[in-house]
Amino acid sequence: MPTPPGRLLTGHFQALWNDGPRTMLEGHRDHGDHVRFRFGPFSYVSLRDLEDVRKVLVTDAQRYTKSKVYTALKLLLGEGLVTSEGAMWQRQRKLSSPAFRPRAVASFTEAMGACTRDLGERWRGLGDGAELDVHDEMMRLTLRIVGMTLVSKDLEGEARAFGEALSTVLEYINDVGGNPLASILWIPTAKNRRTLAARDTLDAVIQGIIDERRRAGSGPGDLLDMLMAARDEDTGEGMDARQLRDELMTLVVAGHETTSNALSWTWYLLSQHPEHVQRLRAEVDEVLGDRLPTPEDLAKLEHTERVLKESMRVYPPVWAVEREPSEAVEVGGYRLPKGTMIGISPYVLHRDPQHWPDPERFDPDRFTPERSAGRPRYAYLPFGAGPRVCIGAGFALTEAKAILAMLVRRFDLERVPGQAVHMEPGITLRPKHGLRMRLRVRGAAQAQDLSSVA
Ligand code: HEM
Repeated sequence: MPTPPGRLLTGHFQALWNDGPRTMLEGHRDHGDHVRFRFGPFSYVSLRDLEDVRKVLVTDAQRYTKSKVYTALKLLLGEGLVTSEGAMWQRQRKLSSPAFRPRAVASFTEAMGACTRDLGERWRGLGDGAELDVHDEMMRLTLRIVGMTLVSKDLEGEARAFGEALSTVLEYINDVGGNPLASILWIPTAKNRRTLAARDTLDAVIQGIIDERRRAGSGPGDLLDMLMAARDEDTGEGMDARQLRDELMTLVVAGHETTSNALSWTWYLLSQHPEHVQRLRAEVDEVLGDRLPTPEDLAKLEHTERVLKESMRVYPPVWAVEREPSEAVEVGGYRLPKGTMIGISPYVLHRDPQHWPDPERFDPDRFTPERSAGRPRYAYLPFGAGPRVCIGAGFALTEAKAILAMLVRRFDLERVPGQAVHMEPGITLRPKHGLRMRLRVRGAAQAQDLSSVA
């Protein structure tokens, strides 16, 4: 398989470490649809051919497991839906699915709108010209929404501590990546101690939610109730404490980190494309005005949806998914031994000029029905595909639309001059060092003019 030139011993380790998305993109640009990278003695095979993508993720999915890269994630998520395999995964997926069906997601719209309205009030209180870390703001908002919708708990108080602890643990996970030697947490280095303390903070929040519900006896029929009531069909046993913790941690983490990245990149892109801000506002004014959105409103916000889709094309929050075959397989005419790491990168697929002309250009109209017609199914993959496709895709789109629509109407977010924004690709694709922006409260300037006249 074509292999770009790399270092003699470490191969492409450094290049992938420093900038994985770019390294993979350039590898495919120069070598075609199948590219082999090397980490020392290991191979990492990146696929861009859409037939191969379909085979690995969808039609032959049972021949693959998630790869070693997910091992580090288990430090935080244990054996939850994202990281588990086989019968356990199947059972948990079946059990969690009802909470993500379209009707359930529609019932969350009000809470999503209410949390966004609260954030808007807080922003207004900060005043015109205030400087914000928009990424931090989006993380806190999406965490609060996950809390309110999936476990009926307002995590507002915990949000900052939880967010900080989560950043510490994710930073660690991103650092160790797929390197099993690096994940030796018991060595008492300062970084390891900090990571373990942060994990304890996260555990305490999750355990607190579970204990509170146990004491209450029953809840409002939310996801947590479903998980607690679930019984194994054969043994009649419920989930033990550890399993419940892993599942809840998974949904809380997977359910807000990704969506907040999608929103942060959207604000960043919009700050460079005022014409789309105008179009968004025109649509929101017409459909929504000042009301909290209903599911019917959200269905009408077509340009808003296109902006979000295009933002996830340019900056896919999960920029690569990985698998490894549990037996030798043949892909694209190449034989891959059992255990080969296989990468499928939405970042790469979304920049394939064959399906996305002028791929670096932000152009939400790519997603109009006319221009989408004929585009192959797997050319766009922000939520993955096949049996392990994101369970929360509908939830995420509903939420992101509600948030974007409500905030864009009331605020402008301007880039702070001189701030360079870079990608930080780990398990997710985040803006490195956050995203500092200046808040402009719409109508504030006019209001000030009027008061000076008065
Ligand atoms: C813009 C937001 C989101 C993006 C881009 C995203 C992306 C993804 C992707 C690409 C996968 C597949 C990973 C793989 O195949 O290896 C995935 C899986 C998953 N996502 Fe999301 N996700 C988002 C939001 C959410 C939300 C809101 C939730 C829950 C509330 C969620 C929960 C999960 C879970 C539990 C899985 C594992 C599913 C399984 O393996 O059965 N995600 N997500």
